[in-house]
Amino acid sequence: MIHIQGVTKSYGQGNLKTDVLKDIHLTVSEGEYVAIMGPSGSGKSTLMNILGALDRPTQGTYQFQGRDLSQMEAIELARVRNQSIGFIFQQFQLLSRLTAQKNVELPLIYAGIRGLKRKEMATTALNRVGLADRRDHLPSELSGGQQQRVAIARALVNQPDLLLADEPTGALDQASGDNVLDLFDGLHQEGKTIVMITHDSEVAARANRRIDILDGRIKETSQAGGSV
Ligand SMILES: Nc1ncnc2c1ncn2[C@@H]1O[C@H](COP(=O)(O)OP(=O)(O)OP(=O)(O)O)[C@@H](O)[C@H]1O
Repeated sequence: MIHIQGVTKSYGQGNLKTDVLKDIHLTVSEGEYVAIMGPSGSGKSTLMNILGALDRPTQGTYQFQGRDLSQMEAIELARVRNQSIGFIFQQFQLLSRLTAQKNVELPLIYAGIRGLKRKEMATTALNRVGLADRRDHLPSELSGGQQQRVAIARALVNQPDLLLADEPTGALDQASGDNVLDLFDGLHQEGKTIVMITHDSEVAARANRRIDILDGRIKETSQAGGSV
């Protein structure tokens, strides 16, 4: 599904040029559950932005589902994101004035899905994360763990092929974090491809495969049940 070859990402020019990612090679197959670990500033978010079609590499190629995203125009990248990738963030990124239901419906509005169908799809996604009974609540009326589950429902509602999660448990207490990771386990068992950034090795251990990134370079660690 993901095939990254020789990817470098640089910022600045001339003397100020910094290579944040350095000659990255990475393949992720459909159905894998991968954790990307690394210290602050190592390049995790930069790699995530490229994986999520939010940014393009300076050099190298990124093939996603057989299509080369490294040369794609911004408008096409946006289409790939909308149709094929679900994003989950540390701080949930829900819109505070919209109910859980409306937050989950947002990606469907962008995708042009209307009326009853949109409502049904959002309800199914909220059911999947166990929050159908909270659909009319605002984010401020939900706990952090519940807000993250709404965000997961929003990420799932388009039935994306890839879920990208950036520190999904970073703002949660242990129990709510475990709950989110249990949800990921279930999604993985259903065949969803998941790539998760974390700096917590216990969280990373929940994935099947762990990739360490240090100073812009990848080092892969074998994990029980995982593939190298
Ligand atoms: N737009 C930018 N312009 C210049 N430098 C940048 C830019 N974005 C990121 N960087 C630099 O790239 C390096 C890697 O940043 P990145 O955010 O990918 O790290 P990270 O591993 O996600 O860190 P954290 O865990 O703290 O979020 C950092 O040194 C950062 O300062």
